[in-house]
Amino acid sequence: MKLIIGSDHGAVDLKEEVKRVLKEEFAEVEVEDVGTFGTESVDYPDIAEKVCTPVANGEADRGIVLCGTGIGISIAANKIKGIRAALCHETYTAKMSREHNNANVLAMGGRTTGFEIADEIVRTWMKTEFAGGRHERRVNKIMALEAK
Ligand SMILES: O=C(CO)[C@H](O)[C@H](O)COP(=O)(O)O
Repeated sequence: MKLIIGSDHGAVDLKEEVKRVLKEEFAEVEVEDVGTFGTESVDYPDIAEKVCTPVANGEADRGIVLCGTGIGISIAANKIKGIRAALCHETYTAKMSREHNNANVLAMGGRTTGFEIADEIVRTWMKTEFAGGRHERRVNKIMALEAK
């Protein structure tokens, strides 16, 4: 599996923490970090595009996007056709976003979510498979909306 991660300046520390968890616990996953790498202010839609375009076109399997709250970058991510980005603050929604929504992008906020909770969210989101069945019909309807 290939995963792309990116954050704006509001979540650089959280990005490093998420990368640590991925490296330690999901060593088989190839992780690409598209930045940002410092505290200089950047615009989160640009980061969303860098992470999500390769996911949408099949060059990567999943993405993780981070900004101060996770809101702006998840909104931007969901504008890209084929992206189902889920903004998660706890593990239940992380689990459901995979099981029911087949989310291919996880969003979190560096100014809203502490490292311990974020770590658990990442573990849960990485481990949970899409349940299919009735949920597949609904995800197909989401994708049909993109074509309208
Ligand atoms: O959370 C965010 C978007 O939803 C951004 O990280 C936040 O808006 C950046 O704010 P600032 O430029 O004041 O650091």
